[in-house]
Amino acid sequence: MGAEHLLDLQDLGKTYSTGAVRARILEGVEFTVDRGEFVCVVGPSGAGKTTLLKCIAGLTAPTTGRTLFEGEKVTEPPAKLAVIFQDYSRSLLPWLTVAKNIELPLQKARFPARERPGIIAEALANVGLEGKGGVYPWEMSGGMQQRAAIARGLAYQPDVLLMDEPFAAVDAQTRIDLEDLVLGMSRRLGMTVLFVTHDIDEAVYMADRVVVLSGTPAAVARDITVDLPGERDQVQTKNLPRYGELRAEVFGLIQAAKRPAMQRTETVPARRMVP
Ligand SMILES: Nc1ncnc2c1ncn2[C@@H]1O[C@H](COP(=O)(O)OP(=O)(O)OP(=O)(O)O)[C@@H](O)[C@H]1O
Repeated sequence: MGAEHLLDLQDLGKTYSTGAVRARILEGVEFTVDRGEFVCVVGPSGAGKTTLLKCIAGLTAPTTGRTLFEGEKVTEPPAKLAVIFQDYSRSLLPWLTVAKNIELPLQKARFPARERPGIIAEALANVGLEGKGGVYPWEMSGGMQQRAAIARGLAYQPDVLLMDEPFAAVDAQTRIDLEDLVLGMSRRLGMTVLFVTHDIDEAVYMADRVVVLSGTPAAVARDITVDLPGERDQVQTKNLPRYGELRAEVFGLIQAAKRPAMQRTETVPARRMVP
């Protein structure tokens, strides 16, 4: 029997300890993501969004709770999960062509060599980079590099794509193009996407659901269903009264979260010396 949810976060908490200082970043985070859903996580800067994504991806261990991916507890990065980070300039290897960059994870996942050129060509076509396999990352614009990074994530056909502020480093026009590219791709391929952003407009525009993180330490303040028409359009969707209402709701939650809250760090007292 398949798992009820593709991702299931249960009572997830994370505390970083640096010397005697303990910083509680996340506490009791709970939500689910179902197959085919596009879920955005928003929260104030520094709330712990990247930390949450790293816990889900198995890149860092949570202090409490767990993430289930297809019903299995995540203890290391699952093979069928891809992560796209914000910093594309550090995620692509500059000494390899785009095609070779895309091929690396395919080799690791043992895709047969004869199938790889077709998979690479299809991934490049999906992000509008047809025929660019022979180009080096440093010969491309920032937006093209991020599209190449997305193609690499897509190529090995993950069950879920985790994206951490993937468009934060590109200019505003490229950002709009990439939003529509990822949205179109996710609909066409029936992909499941968990997308972390601090941009409220981006979250409401792209998501089926917006999970708002707030509090100190952060937990889920609200899990909002985005009841906008499935087909999104940068002008029409953003002109809908419902879009404005949803945007205002998320904005209000994030503003409330920014108000001074409980201190999240504590100093652990040094053990009394026993004479
Ligand atoms: N490895 C670490 N060790 C100690 N503290 C850390 C570590 N990683 C992150 N932090 C702290 O945890 C807090 C949350 O960081 P995180 O990057 O998860 O937040 P964020 O919401 O993604 O931030 P932003 O919106 O600025 O990208 C920050 O105060 C950060 O300094």
